[in-house]
Amino acid sequence: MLALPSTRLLLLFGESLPSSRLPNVSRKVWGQTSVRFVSQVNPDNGPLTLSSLGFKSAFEKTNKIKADKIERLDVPSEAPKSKVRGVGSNGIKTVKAVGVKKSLEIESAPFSAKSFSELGLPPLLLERLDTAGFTVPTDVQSAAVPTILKGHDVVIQSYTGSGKTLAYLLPILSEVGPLKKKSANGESEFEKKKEIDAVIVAPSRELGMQIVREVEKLLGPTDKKVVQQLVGGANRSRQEEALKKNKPAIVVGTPGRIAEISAAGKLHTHSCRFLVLDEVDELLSFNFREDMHRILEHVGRRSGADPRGSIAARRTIMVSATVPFSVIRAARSWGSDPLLVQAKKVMPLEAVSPSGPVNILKPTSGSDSSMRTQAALQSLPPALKHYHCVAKLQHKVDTLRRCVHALDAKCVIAFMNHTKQLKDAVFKLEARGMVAAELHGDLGKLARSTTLKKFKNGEVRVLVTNELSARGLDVAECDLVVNLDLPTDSIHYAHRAGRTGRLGRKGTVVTICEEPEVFVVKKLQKQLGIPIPACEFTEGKLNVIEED
Ligand SMILES: Nc1ncnc2c1ncn2[C@@H]1O[C@H](COP(=O)(O)OP(=O)(O)OP(=O)(O)O)[C@@H](O)[C@H]1O
Repeated sequence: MLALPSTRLLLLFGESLPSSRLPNVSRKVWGQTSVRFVSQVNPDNGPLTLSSLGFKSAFEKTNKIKADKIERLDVPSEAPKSKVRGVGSNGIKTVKAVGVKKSLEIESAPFSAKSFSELGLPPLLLERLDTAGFTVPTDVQSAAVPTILKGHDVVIQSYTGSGKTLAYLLPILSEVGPLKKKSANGESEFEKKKEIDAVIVAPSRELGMQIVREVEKLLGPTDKKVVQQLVGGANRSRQEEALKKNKPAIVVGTPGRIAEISAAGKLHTHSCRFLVLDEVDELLSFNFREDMHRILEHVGRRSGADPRGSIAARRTIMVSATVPFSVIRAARSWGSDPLLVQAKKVMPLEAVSPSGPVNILKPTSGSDSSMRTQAALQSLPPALKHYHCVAKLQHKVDTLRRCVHALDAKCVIAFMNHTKQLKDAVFKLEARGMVAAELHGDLGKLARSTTLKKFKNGEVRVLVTNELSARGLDVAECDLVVNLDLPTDSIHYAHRAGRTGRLGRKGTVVTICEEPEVFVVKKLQKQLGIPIPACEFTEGKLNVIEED
């Protein structure tokens, strides 16, 4: 666990995060050069705006808060303990101190009853998992690994921080590269060839780099060149040279760079056996459309398509915590008998209908926007606690500071929507003695990675960032996520919130909003199926406000 100075706070702005980590800790970071709300422009789904999600001003009127019914949540040692009540994920339940966090306890670890050895993985890979500190698979890994090993195309949906990356990496490494299963004659015949065996696509370069690090961790130092990153922002000719020289079996990259190098004839993926689309709902958004089209057409041969000579069909693996029905539709058309894999359930995609039994995919009406809304259900770790706090615009940063103190949060990610305001927030926090840093697309590559390193090392307590960090960042120690600006919709809320409470750890999400925005929080609460009670921070404590 990182030792974080108690006075430091770090806010992240949708940028790139480095991935050095503890044994079981990875970090996802976004490294685009500007703030982008990708899903807002997906023509398949319609624009994702508050109105498209059905937010109505009438909602505003329905929620009256009774300020006189305040219940104290935080119990600093010097505070009187009477009247103090904790808030469980389903409402007020237990007596405990929310604000006195010394370490990140694991509350509902998503670990499966199975062991890695039961999943049909090769012995060498099992050894490497052990060396890397992965001892028990998570539920989604237990469900996904055997399914992919059987040759199915899959859509993997499981909540943020539940281990989806290894869920697809393990079957790939079982069949590709030096750790793969031995052949009938007992030899593990890995030989370098010109063709790529697996292509993993991620929507940001930091996420791509993080996946590379996860693969390298398992490959070990001698074989780490079996994987190569092809991400934007880095020198393209060097990447092409490395492809030629190292002949990697696995490439991981961003859509633009993969498509570019492929179009230049420098990436040979015709006989590729695995195509992974990580954060698939974002990859299928309008912004990536052309590049993704090229990738889907040129990477391997999709199952069900006309056979090209003796080339075996690729397995297409689509992954996200949020899977709208548009992804299910796409997956059906690209795969042959594709399956939906969730933590404890595997079912044919054909059985998933807009009015079907899968919660995450079940829309309340037939529109694509409502289907997207429904996709946010089941995307949140169950141990997370959610609150909202009303504050005037000019007091938001101060409220954030009081929130951090009240919860004694050590590793904080604060989300905002605009770079200028984000910078101002960092300035204000620093001026009040809280170590904060900004992370956003206007920063150079070096500045971004330095900031991230500092955040990981505990030199920065609050990372202020924007939407681009919402999906990628994996910091096990992150104990608090704060929305200083409202997310665009429930899907964005879910991904932001998912930066804390990773792998069953405790985490708190606080949305600081203005009074006229409370109806949006109420709507999010309904769409996500979670309580987001009102709270305030007084006398160094988080106080939950009971509603009428
Ligand atoms: N079996 C395991 N044992 C211990 N740690 C694990 C295991 N599987 C994954 N992890 C760790 O858990 C963390 C979260 O995993 P990962 O990033 O794959 O989650 P995710 O489901 O992809 O999250 P998100 O939806 O936010 O992208 C990572 O630090 C990863 O290294």
